[in-house]
Amino acid sequence: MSTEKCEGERYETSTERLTDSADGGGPPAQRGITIVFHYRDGVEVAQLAPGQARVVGRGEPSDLCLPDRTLSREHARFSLNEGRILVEDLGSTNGTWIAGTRIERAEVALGGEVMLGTVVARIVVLGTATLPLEGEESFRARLDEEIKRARHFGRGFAILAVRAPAPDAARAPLGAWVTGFMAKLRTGIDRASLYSPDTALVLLPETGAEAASQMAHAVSSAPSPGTAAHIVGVAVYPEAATTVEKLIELARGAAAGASAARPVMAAPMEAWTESGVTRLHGGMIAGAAMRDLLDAAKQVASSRASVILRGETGTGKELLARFIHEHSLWRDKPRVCVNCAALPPSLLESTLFGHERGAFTGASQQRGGLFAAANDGTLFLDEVGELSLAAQAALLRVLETGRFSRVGSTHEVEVSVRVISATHRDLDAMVKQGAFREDLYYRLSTIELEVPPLRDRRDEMDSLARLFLTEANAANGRSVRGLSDEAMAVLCAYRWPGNVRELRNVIERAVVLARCELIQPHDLPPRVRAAPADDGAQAAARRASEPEPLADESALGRPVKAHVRKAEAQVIKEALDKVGWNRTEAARRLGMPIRTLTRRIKELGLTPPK
Ligand SMILES: Nc1ncnc2c1ncn2[C@@H]1O[C@H](COP(=O)(O)OP(=O)(O)OP(=O)(O)O)[C@@H](O)[C@H]1O
Repeated sequence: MSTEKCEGERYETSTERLTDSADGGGPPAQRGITIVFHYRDGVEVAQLAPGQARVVGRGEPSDLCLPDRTLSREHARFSLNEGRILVEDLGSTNGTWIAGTRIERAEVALGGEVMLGTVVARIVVLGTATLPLEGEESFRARLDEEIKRARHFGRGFAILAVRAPAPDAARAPLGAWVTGFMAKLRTGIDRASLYSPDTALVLLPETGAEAASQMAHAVSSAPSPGTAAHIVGVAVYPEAATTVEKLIELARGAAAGASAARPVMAAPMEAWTESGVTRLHGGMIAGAAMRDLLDAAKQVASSRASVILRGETGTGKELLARFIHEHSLWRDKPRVCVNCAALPPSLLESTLFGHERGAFTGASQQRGGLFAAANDGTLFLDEVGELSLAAQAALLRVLETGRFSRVGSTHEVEVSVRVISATHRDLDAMVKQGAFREDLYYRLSTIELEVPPLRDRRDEMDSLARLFLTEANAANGRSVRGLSDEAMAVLCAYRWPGNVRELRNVIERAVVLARCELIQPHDLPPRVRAAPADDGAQAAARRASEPEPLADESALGRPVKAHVRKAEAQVIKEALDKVGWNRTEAARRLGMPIRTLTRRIKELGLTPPK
């Protein structure tokens, strides 16, 4: 290490000085420098323009505040004057150090390192004025904004995790590898930030999976012949994930799986998670409550035991029945569904068990029936509570013996069918009233699964609304881009007696009615906008749902903001209450970084129940 002292103290570390030709700019005196701070929990970047001074410390009034306990409130001042980079200690407790020596005031060269407590500050020249490397916090804030934008407009974006080409590259001057790939990004559009000394994150707005892959290959390609390629992991919103944390984790995970031979890897895209909400194959959305249910469903899927699904109408019982079948060992066998309420009692028996030719008027040919059709597979009996007592007796018989006879025949047919039934009726009460056979009830309900109503699954609301919006656009030849915050808040405040089915219908109607690119509250049906008197959030939602005169912008914003705030408080509080105010778990369920959750709890004035 060459350490040179001059005029007070001047230090230069062993890292190479960046030549002007290496990054294409003028000397630092003319274009400024970048200081990259590595502290225990992250990386922060500060730009220093010629003639400028910046104070770094743990808190205000420092210009750059880093949450590191080894820093003093105002720890050190960096300045760039006449091409010289100066650092001054501001009487800090843990000192400012260069090359192992505590300094009060010293000049640092490009590529030099300064220690503030345990925080390492590296002096580099990075990028250009139009594409600077961003600090971690501002980069994450941009990602948050990008997610909101992507939700509104139904368009995706991608995150790249770019790793330094060689293990020791991170120790080389940062600019050497970062500027190499940053030159390939779109100026003024893409954003980059250092995640760790050897990994940078890049945000590619408005970029789908294919374009992201092309960009990743461009970023990965070796900056010059004979040099190693960058390793790049790609995570695409919303296909791979829909939260900042998850996207970063997936992009980094993909980069970890890449190698020099295969330098670009993409995170899998078959499922995405948002606020802990998963979108499964077949378009099923599952938030925290549904996931617990699906875990239970998976466990019982491959037993032949009868399953009864209970829950209000439209909660997704039929979808759950399909899920169970698809997770069973006989997923390749038939899955047959019948809605018992939709069949006239006179036809029910022949529909289930088939009939012989001529068994009754109109029976012009033999039919096998649904039990036979579902042989070796699954029969889903929806609305089983609607079966007549005669049909209940016939059903009980086949469940007990595994045999049945077609109507008009004495010949018995043997079947192996897994029965899943569903009802929104209170079967216990029906048994007590004699309207449902107790023995059949026990046969059907070896395993009982309860599907929660939509009002208890508010974490799914956003994903469900977007799913139905996409489907409604496709079905109606429309291109509505999303829901306004106000419309979303109205949806969140409604009780949804018709559950997911009602939400699907409401969104379809709104897509057809929408006059703007975003669905507005007035595109929603009056019953959804109407609020019961005791529900403050709904009252606010209703106010927000009225189109506002555009006279006074501040007046327009107020009720909307108040409402959104209230609805947000309600959602956060519900999540916290559900997990006994365990913030980590609540943050996971809400899909929020814990820091954001903690901040919002404070800002919204939420307190745990006494
Ligand atoms: N978790 C979900 N993700 C996506 N779509 C869902 C979900 N749950 C329900 N749906 C949709 O909501 C509608 C109603 O679902 P489903 O028919 O499964 O409800 P159900 O409880 O069986 O209703 P019913 O009791 O009235 O028969 C369907 O269009 C279904 O695709």
